[in-house]
Amino acid sequence: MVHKADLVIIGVSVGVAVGILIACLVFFAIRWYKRRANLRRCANERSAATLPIRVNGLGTSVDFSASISTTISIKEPEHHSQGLQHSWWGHHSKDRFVSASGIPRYSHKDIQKATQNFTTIIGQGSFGPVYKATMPAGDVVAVKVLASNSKQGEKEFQTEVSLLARLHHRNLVNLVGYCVDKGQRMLIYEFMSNGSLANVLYNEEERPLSWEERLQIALDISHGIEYLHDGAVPPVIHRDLKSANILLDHSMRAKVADFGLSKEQVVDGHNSGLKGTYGYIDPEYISTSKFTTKSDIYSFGVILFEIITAIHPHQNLMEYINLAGMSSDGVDEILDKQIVGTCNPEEVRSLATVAHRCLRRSPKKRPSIAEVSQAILKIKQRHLKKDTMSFAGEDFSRMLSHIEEQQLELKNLSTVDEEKR
Ligand SMILES: Nc1ncnc2c1ncn2[C@@H]1O[C@H](COP(=O)(O)OP(=O)(O)OP(=O)(O)O)[C@@H](O)[C@H]1O
Repeated sequence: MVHKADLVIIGVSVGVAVGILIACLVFFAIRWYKRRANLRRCANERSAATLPIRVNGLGTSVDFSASISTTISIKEPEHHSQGLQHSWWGHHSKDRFVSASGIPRYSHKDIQKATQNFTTIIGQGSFGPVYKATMPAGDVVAVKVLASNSKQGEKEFQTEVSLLARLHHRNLVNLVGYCVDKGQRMLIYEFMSNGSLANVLYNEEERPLSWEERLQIALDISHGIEYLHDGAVPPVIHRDLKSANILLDHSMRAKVADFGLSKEQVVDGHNSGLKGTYGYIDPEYISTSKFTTKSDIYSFGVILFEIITAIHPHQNLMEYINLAGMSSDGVDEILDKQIVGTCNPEEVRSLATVAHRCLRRSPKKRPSIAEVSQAILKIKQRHLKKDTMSFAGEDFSRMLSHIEEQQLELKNLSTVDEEKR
């Protein structure tokens, strides 16, 4: 005979066991569901990274703004600015995660906080305002808020972010994060404390750049473009090289900005179908609509002349260049007044020769960016050699006068000695 109490114990035990079983089932079901959701998200991101991206007519270079679709492979970055990314990532936020490209994504709230509610504006470009932002770890960055009227979808935007994030070079303004939230898209870049080359050249309140700084800036830009044309796989054509897109860091070293973001030129309120900025656009591109790496070389030629003359392309720079091109030392006439007498005219003429080659009408006759880099490097090396030679000369003359002084002192001593005897 089974006791009533035993029945109760058995009933309770079975009830507890069934309860535990159900709890376990629910727990594993939730875990399975979460893992599946995670896998699906990763798969989505991975497929976004290989989504059709647009390449130009050559079929080799990345052009973030043309319209033919294809899938291409991207080489891993040479060196990530990981320090920055890690410190940001270290500050855990449930809104933020590292996307497939390895670049942190931020929430609107994160950026709102970092920009003190979007009050720290530092510039305004055609894409929208740019803000200075201090991230939780103390990293200072620049946040470019893109106009919200774009028809580009979120996935497409993330694909472009993945592509931009894979381009890393010390002469490029590197992308260090992004935000796509609340209908807004933002790109987060390393902060360049000395602003744009255009501002330094044309703002009278700025200290004029020395010749040495100008040579270094020219070489830095050249190396940045060289990475885009020859180092990146597939090659990247900038399409909007101009002094406003060259940014300077705390020690006046230059980096190329805005690669992959070129926009259409608006002429008389209408889209012209041309990408780039008036004054820098390759005339051959205007007539053929074919944009190649040599079109970037043309724009770089204009920038080189800006560095030499501090004349903006919108202030008849081309006319001055043509006048200067009439004689071998013509550039002396258009050299920036602020550096006249402080630089070697031979070096200025050599840089002007390089710039002239970049501006040749026929793209084929323009040098490649590797050739330009080599030529500028040679001028810089010559400059440094001359500096050391003149320093050596200075040292030598100082030594001579020292010897003369010593001889005079000895002579005086000997005459005193003779007088004593
Ligand atoms: N990474 C950065 N660090 C510091 N300042 C920046 C940075 N990026 C942009 N800026 C500032 O914001 C300004 C606007 O930049 P943006 O790239 O949006 O426009 P732009 O290149 O001047 O013009 P456009 O958009 O017509 O090409 C720059 O001139 C510069 O002063």
